[in-house]
Amino acid sequence: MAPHAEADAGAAYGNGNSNGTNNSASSPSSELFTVSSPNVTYTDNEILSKYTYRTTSVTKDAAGKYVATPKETVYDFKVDRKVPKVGMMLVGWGGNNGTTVTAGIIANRRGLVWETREGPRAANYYGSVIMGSTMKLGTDPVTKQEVNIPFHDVLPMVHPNDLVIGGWDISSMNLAEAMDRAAVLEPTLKAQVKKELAQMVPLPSIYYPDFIAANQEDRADNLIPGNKASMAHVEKIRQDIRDFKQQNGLDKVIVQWTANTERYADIIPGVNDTADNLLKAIEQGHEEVSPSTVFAVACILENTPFINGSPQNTFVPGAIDLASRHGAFIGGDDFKSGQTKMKSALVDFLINAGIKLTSIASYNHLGNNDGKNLSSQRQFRSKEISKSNVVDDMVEANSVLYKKGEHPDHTVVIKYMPAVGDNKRALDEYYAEIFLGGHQTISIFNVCEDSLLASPLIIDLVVVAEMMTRISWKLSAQPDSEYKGFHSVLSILSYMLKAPLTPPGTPVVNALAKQRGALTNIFRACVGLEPESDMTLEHKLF
Ligand SMILES: NC(=O)c1ccc[n+]([C@@H]2O[C@H](COP(=O)([O-])OP(=O)(O)OC[C@H]3O[C@@H](n4cnc5c(N)ncnc54)[C@H](O)[C@@H]3O)[C@@H](O)[C@H]2O)c1
Ligand SMILES: O=P([O-])([O-])O[C@@H]1[C@@H](O)[C@H](O)[C@@H](O)[C@H](O)[C@@H]1O
Repeated sequence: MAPHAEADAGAAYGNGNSNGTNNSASSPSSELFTVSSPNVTYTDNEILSKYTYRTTSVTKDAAGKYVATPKETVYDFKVDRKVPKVGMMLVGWGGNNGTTVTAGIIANRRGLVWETREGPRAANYYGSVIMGSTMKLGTDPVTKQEVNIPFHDVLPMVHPNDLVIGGWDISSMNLAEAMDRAAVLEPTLKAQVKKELAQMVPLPSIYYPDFIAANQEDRADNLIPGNKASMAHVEKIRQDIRDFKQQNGLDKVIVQWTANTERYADIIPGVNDTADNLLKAIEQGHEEVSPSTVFAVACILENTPFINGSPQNTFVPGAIDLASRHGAFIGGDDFKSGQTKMKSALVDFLINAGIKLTSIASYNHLGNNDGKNLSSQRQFRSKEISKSNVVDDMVEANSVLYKKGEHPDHTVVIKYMPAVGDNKRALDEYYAEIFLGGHQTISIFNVCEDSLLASPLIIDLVVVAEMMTRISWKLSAQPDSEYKGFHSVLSILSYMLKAPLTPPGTPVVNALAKQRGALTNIFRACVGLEPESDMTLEHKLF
């Protein structure tokens, strides 16, 4: 079949039905709980809540002493309860992550079971914080026990089984052949999804050779003509999104970049520093505009959320400016799947335990195509940056251990070793000073099956980003004002990302527990619930 047969180009999957065996139905009527409060109102289509946000403002008095002043801001939140029909379009759909997440959603929707050497395995969403974890709803007043609910049930979120999937790739391989090329999944599982995946053919994509490793060229046989940015490329991608939406009867689409890591783009005044300059640079075919930035611009102009799962600086200042101008959602960067996820939890624990981390050595080798692309220095540099900055906030927050500007030694090494395929080996050493001149040395050997760790994050990013399109807010003190969306830069996604993109001028939080807390408590606030507190005073004051 012609690789781009119209009927198959970006062929979709999914029939809007979440009757998978391992997951709850997604219709609003299946909502697990209601909040009984004068501050929360349910209508057929909306959840309306009045939420008091309590913070502490810290200033310094004339003597240089801190003054902490409790503050309260009351917000009105509105949640659209209608779960829409959602499409997920992946850039790099034919890659290890793209094929794995597609096969995984099919397996879950059909409730597949397959034989392995360790016996039968059933489809699941392990590794997804939304589908695989819970949150504390509250406490049973009689039994005094915590009541925990599936994270997915705190708000009416889309169910991943219902996602309609499509996307682009510079490789023309259909998803079944690409799944074989990826060598991630068990043959007994592949055999059960092969037929569907064979019908899925990535749409042609844009390819500007200078942005990814030269060793990727042999894959590039599925191209939109033109090897540098143009408005024609922007418009073609926008049309692809509109066509996908129309062909599949979708209410909305979320686009994610899970294509190769690009080199960083130089930030050039007059080229990509403002929205207008970036649009002009694209019109003029400026060499410094990357494929990922072209996709971001196309999605922003199409008001389609765009998430960057790779470490390059897709969101040049002009792209952020454009997103803000259009009120379009963007998020990134770089899925946080294994070695760095562990680091962002372990460093948080050590430093908050008062242990002075003095060096972190992070080495890994892997043998997949991502590793092959990263074997090129300029692409590795993008990854080195995202993997290195993840401890900055935790170090800067502890002035007891670290003087201003002081930080642990930190090195990141990535080597390409084809033999291990997608099963990355991460070796880390954490070296710390402890009491009275002692040392603690923590050595970790962590085999990360990279695509099986990243695929659930792709799902979480889509589900959360889509949920954010159905949440709006206004200040209670301005009852006549219009509800509006969160800031265009979705920093709420940071738990899934190594180098969280935040609204300009706002701090970056990398500590994993804080990131999860932000996601949990913002969603709780949208149904009028207080932040999760571990104070449990009810168990201490009686
Ligand atoms: N654990 C993980 O797998 C993990 C974690 C963090 C980040 N990432 C990032 O996710 C990305 C994908 O990882 P992967 O293992 O799936 O890599 P992969 O190389 O298997 O897949 C990338 C795909 O993108 C395609 N591609 C390249 N340029 C393209 C373009 N301009 N348009 C469309 N398609 C294009 C390639 O043909 C390939 O099929 C990489 O950037 C990687 O660094 C992966
Ligand atoms: O998320 P994480 O395991 O820290 O980082 C991973 C790196 O260790 C790996 O080398 C790279 O190929 C993956 O894309 C991913 O970025």
